[in-house]
Amino acid sequence: MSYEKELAAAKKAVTIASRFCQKVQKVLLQSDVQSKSDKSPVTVADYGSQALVSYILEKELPSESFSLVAEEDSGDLRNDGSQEVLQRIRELMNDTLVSDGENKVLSAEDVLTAIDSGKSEGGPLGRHWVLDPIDGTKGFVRGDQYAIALALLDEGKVVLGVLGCPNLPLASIANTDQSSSQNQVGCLFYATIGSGTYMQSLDGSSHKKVHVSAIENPAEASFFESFEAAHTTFSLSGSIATKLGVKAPPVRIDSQAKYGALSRGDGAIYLRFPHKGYREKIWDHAAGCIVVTEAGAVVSDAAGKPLDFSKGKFLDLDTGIIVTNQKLMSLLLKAVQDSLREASSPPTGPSL
Ligand SMILES: Nc1ncnc2c1ncn2[C@@H]1O[C@H](COP(=O)(O)OS(=O)(=O)O)[C@@H](OP(=O)(O)O)[C@H]1O
Ligand SMILES: [Mg+2]
Ligand SMILES: [Mg+2]
Ligand SMILES: [Mg+2]
Repeated sequence: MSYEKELAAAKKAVTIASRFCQKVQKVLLQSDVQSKSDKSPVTVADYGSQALVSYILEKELPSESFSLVAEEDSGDLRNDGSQEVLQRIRELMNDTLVSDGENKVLSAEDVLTAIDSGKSEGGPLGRHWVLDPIDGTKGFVRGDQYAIALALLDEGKVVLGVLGCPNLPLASIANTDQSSSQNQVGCLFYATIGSGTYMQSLDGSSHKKVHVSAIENPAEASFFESFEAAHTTFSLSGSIATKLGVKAPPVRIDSQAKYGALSRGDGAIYLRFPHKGYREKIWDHAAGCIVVTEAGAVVSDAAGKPLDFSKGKFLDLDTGIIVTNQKLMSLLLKAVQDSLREASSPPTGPSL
């Protein structure tokens, strides 16, 4: 199965949503940012991006029964107090659709319906699209990195992923040379199962196959982790890096842009250890996982098991997520397990 028409539809949807998010990030107002019931931020761009991707996928793939598992829902937007926010999303979306040559003007109800197409639960049977309309909303609000992450599950396996990273430079972020040709930002990573990973500029002007770093000596590796201390345990990744002899300081960036950057070798390792009690969602990893795996990486939990996307909205995993190339994985896994053991039973001092 080549998933050719699904890939074309997914690239179109993510490209349009990425341009939309770029536009909104430039003019983001305080009133565009709300708080969800779990206190995490959501913006007009999260809702608009989800509605755009869902609208475009359904339009481009009309014959398929459509199932979408996505992060946002329209609950809060249906409150009386949210009418202004809803109108703003509608206007911003219609501006984007017009500039992309679409002639349909969406009503407020069309916007809510498109957002609510994302209510599927996923699972092991059939096909499900998986969407994070803005991954790294905190980064988006700060003006930093974020990603539009879209994947396709087929019988519980990720078979396609597209990752729009509107703020990621086209040149390696490991490269400190800031000459003007390297300042262009906006990347689209995409992969289908068995076919490798490609990166193109968001405007489509350049295109290439990408591969993860081939580094074998961990002392030469650099590692990525979350920007937000609330999303991962810096002390644990620090201890793992020390055991591996990693010399470079951690590279902290928001969102699945980390998977994209890793897929083209900007760094060699990604470490993610959420604090106790947090459950990872499939939309935070599905697209990134296939993008980096098809570029040659291994993605696993702290027990060395691959991620299982067939269990519904949540990933059922042991402690954290680690990613590196095939040569470094066994060393990394050992360092992770040693560090976890030490963290759970810290060495006792000398007895008096
Ligand atoms: N407590 C906690 N622990 C771990 N992860 C959490 C937590 N809270 C939220 N999230 C999810 O993290 C998503 C963003 O992850 P990042 O790796 O981008 O984090 S960071 O922004 O770099 O800090 C973020 O994605 P978005 O909500 O799409 O922005 C969340 O799904
Ligand atoms: Mg969120
Ligand atoms: Mg996310
Ligand atoms: Mg999100």
